[in-house]
Amino acid sequence: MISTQHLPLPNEIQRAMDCPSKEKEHKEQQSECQDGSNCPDYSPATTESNAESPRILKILQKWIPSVSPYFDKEHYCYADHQITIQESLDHFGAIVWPGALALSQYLESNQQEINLKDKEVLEIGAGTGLVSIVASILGAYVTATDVPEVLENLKLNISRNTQNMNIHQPEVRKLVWEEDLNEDFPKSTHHYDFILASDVVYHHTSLDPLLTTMVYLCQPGTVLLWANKFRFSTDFEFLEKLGNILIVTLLAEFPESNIKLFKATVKEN
Ligand SMILES: C[S@@+](CC[C@H](N)C(=O)[O-])C[C@H]1O[C@@H](n2cnc3c(N)ncnc32)[C@H](O)[C@@H]1O
Repeated sequence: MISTQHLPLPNEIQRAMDCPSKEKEHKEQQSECQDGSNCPDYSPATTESNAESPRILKILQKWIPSVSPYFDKEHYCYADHQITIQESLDHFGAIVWPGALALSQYLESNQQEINLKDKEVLEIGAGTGLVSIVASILGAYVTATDVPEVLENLKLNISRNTQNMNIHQPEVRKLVWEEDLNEDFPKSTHHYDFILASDVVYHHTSLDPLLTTMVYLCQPGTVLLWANKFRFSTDFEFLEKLGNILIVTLLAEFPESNIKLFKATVKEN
């Protein structure tokens, strides 16, 4: 059995600034983009509140704090790469959740135990794509999935952070839990080494479809890595149900943030 690790979550701002390969580039970008106007990558959030009026846009550009020219983007650093994530407040899946930080950190810090190099990896409920991007940088063949509403932002983040890199280019696909699994992800041709999931369990009505999906995707040899911030009694009920079907082991805990990371595999007959 793998021993449980107690890990602090990183200070993301410091991690982004410490990122060795990007520190210089980041500083150059900051001076170029100080007023938001010359920044090649500058694109304001497309929410109605600030997309509709050029005047409001102008005010927002002036208001942008000088430490970060991207008021709608977050910077992270994993596996020596700066990762820039575009967020939006209009969907749960367009924000980086704490489970994604925990899972990304775990994958980065435990590359020997969880070797993703050339492995087939599928992420469910990928959201902004941070975990999928980290898995790709660590060498995996990644398929990032989510509901249709989230796919555009997911694709944008994934392509911005992986294109022109010497890695397997990730794929983005629709996967609504429990829907069309046999048609879209037939077991005969879709065997994954790892299924990744972060903060997919919270107070929503699709917990049973999620459980069915996790169990469906876990074939012999598949490892499910699921990081979650535990908030509700239903989160623990979900864990219990999963443990009744798969072998579930606690891999790591992030006590300050109440996040637990589990590994699950199929039971042998
Ligand atoms: C709390 S967010 C977590 C996002 C990301 N994994 C993270 O940790 O930052 C939950 C994610 O699950 C996705 N989701 C919710 N219900 C879903 C469903 N029925 N089928 C597929 N994905 C779903 C949401 O679109 C969202 O991306």
